[in-house]
Amino acid sequence: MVEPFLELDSVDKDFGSIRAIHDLSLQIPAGEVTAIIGPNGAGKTTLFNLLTGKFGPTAGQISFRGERIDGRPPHEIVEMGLARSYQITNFFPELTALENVRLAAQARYSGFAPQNFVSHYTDLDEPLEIAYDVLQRLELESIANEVASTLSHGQQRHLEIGIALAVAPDVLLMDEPTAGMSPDETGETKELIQELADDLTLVIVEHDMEVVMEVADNIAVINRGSLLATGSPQDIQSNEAVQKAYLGGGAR
Ligand SMILES: Nc1ncnc2c1ncn2[C@@H]1O[C@H](COP(=O)(O)OP(=O)(O)OP(=O)(O)O)[C@@H](O)[C@H]1O
Repeated sequence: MVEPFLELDSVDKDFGSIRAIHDLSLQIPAGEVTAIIGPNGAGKTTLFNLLTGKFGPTAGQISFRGERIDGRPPHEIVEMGLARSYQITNFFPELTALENVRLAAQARYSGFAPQNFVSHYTDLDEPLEIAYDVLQRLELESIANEVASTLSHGQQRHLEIGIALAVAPDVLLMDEPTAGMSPDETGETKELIQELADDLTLVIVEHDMEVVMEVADNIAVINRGSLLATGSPQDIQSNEAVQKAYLGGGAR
């Protein structure tokens, strides 16, 4: 039997009287690109927050390689191999690109708990080598020594991906990787996603349907907190319920 990889089983998430996620069961396969799409307010970000341990589910279970992850703190989930890059820029703006990635790489050695994250900052050479490798992979080596706040929006978003990659994850969760990007930056990001997909499992929340249709192997459509459909990009494009949800739901 194939072991389930990343799996949600009958998950609910309530915020007070709002049920943001309702009886959601979803299996995310290893080694593929899965896109989570849905109209505004459908629950996509909440789903990411559940997968990364920012929130615990109100009901149901979430497991990764057969082990429960719901109820674990975010740093333990990162340690297990699930990393996230953010929709909103999330780095130390006054540090250089290299220092930002090195800090994340260092957590591999010092542990992922927040209190360890910035300690022993210059102790090890390996994190520096990892950081250079990651920046090279992202084609950011030329701006390695530039302060993060001075980078272009596209470079900053790629730097965030680098910070997530530096912890050597098996699964990378990408929250709107092309948000706010120019057409050129979006094209570069699409290529980067395709390159990362060679050796990582990717889960992507993305509003740009052109990007989704090009990079995704599987798509899960969420509507009002529930799973509306899953399938290949072709299946989803021709799914009437999906079209209706988008027309009625005001998707961007
Ligand atoms: N921390 C929170 N507290 C209260 N309500 C929340 C919280 N986070 C999300 N919600 C509510 O849960 C529902 C789902 O929101 P969520 O942000 O997950 O949707 P989304 O699909 O990511 O939307 P978008 O595409 O606009 O980013 C919404 O009704 C939202 O208002």
